[in-house]
Amino acid sequence: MGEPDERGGAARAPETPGGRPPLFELRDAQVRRTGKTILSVGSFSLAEGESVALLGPNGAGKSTFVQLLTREVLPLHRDEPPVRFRGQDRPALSDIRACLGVVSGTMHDQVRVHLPAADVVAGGLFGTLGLPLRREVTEGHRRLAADALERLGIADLADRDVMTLSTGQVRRVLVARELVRDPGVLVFDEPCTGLDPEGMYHVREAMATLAAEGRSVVLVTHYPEDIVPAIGRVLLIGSARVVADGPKDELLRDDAMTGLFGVPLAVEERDGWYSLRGVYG
Ligand SMILES: Nc1ncnc2c1ncn2[C@@H]1O[C@H](COP(=O)(O)OP(=O)(O)OP(=O)(O)O)[C@@H](O)[C@H]1O
Repeated sequence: MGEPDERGGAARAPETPGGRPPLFELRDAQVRRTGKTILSVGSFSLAEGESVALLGPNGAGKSTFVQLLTREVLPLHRDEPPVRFRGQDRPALSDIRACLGVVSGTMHDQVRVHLPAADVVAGGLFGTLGLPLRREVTEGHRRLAADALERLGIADLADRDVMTLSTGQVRRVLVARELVRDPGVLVFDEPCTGLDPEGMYHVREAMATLAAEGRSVVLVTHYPEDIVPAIGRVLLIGSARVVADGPKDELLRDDAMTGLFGVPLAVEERDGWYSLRGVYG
């Protein structure tokens, strides 16, 4: 696990803290589609408990990067395996999925059934949207779901039909649905897309809490505003490659953001939170 730095962020951890291999490791990983390289990563390693944000413009390769880690996308073959999970080059997919929770806007689109929020959360224990028909749902399962809702500050929504909730509330229910399995790693893929300031506030608050607890949070975003204080490391992804990898106070700067997004931008920081604005005229 990464040692917290003085700002509360997770500093880049040594390669093998306590002799353990990194959680994820990429070496000379390339992904090609329709004859074109859509992502090329020279070297990347994420320690257990370390958090990172992948920041870059549309189409840069951020989701492809995450899908390499989760093995939804495979790199070009090399004699030396380009992707390792906890030191293994051929991990069982079930092992990766067991330690991983993913929250994305795409999942949000699947919430089209009338179910109580608590059932949606408990479904996370079984990999189903609601409670499974052929499995016994115990009091223990229900308690885990109630705890997850409580931790996200939405215990009062437990009995509400998810179809009647606001976008921001559903997003938090989906975070609870991943949290219910107590995964060591949480992937947030553009978690604030489509949310109003209240929804963003709560989703960012949830990310901040989870990262500060020592879980690995892997965040994919277009906006520095999403990079909560507990995420200390940033990868800038542009044009199918990692442009920079380092502490966020070194990378979230006017020149780096202007170069990454290709328009004049200025960064402001306050109490460990960052914001980006356009520079006009
Ligand atoms: N199956 C595919 N075939 C062809 N091109 C693809 C395929 N999948 C992804 N791409 C291209 O690869 C590039 C990287 O895609 P990716 O989704 O990783 O970008 P991203 O940084 O996550 O973008 P966004 O911020 O818009 O979600 C894009 O140009 C995309 O069009």
